[in-house]
Amino acid sequence: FQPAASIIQNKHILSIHQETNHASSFRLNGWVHGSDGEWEWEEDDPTSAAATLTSTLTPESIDATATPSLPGGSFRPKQSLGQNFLRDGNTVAKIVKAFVKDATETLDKKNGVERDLTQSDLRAVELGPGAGALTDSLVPALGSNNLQCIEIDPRSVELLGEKHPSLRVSHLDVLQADYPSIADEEGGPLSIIGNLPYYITSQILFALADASHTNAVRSATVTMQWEVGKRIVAPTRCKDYGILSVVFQLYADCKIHFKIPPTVFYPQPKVDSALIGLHFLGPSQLRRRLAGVSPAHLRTVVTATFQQRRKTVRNGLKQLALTVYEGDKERVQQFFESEPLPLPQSVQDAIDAGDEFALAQQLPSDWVKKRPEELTPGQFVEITRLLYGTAGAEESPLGRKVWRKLKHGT
Ligand SMILES: C[S@@+](CC[C@H](N)C(=O)[O-])C[C@H]1O[C@@H](n2cnc3c(N)ncnc32)[C@H](O)[C@@H]1O
Repeated sequence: FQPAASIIQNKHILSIHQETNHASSFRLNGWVHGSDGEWEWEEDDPTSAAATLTSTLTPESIDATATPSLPGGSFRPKQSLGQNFLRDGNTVAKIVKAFVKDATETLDKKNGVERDLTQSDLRAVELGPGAGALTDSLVPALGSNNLQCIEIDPRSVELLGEKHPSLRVSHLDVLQADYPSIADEEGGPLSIIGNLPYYITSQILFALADASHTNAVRSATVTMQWEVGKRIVAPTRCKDYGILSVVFQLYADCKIHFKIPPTVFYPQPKVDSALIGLHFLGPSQLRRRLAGVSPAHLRTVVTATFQQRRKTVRNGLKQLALTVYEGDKERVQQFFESEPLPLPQSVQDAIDAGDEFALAQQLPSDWVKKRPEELTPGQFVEITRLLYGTAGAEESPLGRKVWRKLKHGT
């Protein structure tokens, strides 16, 4: 472990950074080489990027400032905007630490094992900052240059402008956010943080999945209703398994960081919440998992089957297959009698390397008799490949608006 003096020195670097807003450099060596040859994240290594960036963020240190001070009378929470403000310093600290960890872990996995990491590598975007419960801790930890916020409530935009004059706060509906453009402007993939407005959680998440098609988003550390969080990580054959599970287990490494009780919010929601961490795979690894299938076709298949989740795949897909084969019942019959396709070489290679996703990709021969919750995300890819083929999809763009509802945005 790092001697106390150098930890203090790192804090010193952080404080210099806050004053000058110049990117400072940190060794990212929170990863350790295990005896089995695998690289692992060393949780408590105080020299790690996550530890360094959050070293000033103890629950005690932010407790006094984390509670949103809503200016009396003029900032009444609006239920219509999903405004449940965080009012507990301990929860704020845990969320911010989980965010920095998600963002830096993804960086490290993608870019090699040990390298210099600067705060500007994070390119943080906070969705729905509200009165600034998270923002007030993010600004000193990251530097206001490395954070921007998107908020629909003009009262919040004004309040944050007063509290953090150099922070960029866009007055915008988050469903209109153009992540690829923001990533272009910032010079690389974004790391998302937010205590989300729950009424549009899945639309926000689907928009992030779309943004990962162009590598515009690398991680998301976001709160949501506990029930929604459970659906994202649900395994097959579980009642929570559904479209959210298929999409996010295909697109990202997903985890529940922790459960959040209603008592830490003002006003208190009626349900528990979860902090979810998503590490998006990015286009090249996603393409391998998709085995040449277009995300738009996959969406059609997944939606058709889960709309009738009690039915077998044959019954769930009958109508769609008739449409695809232009009413040719013989072709439809042939489709339902198809043997699973051999997996492409890239998936075979992943199987050989022990990749869990690929290991569960092969369709069983009785796939038509399965119910949707029995099929893994990879098996949905395989059914899509049987129905639509891959006709050039290997090279075509993955798409800008596939999973999100089309009515949002232009
Ligand atoms: C659950 S509150 C979180 C506020 C603050 N981050 C906190 O933790 O206390 C959700 C925030 O999202 C904002 N919001 C709601 N709908 C939005 C939308 N469509 N676009 C952008 N922000 C939105 C709300 O105004 C609110 O500030």
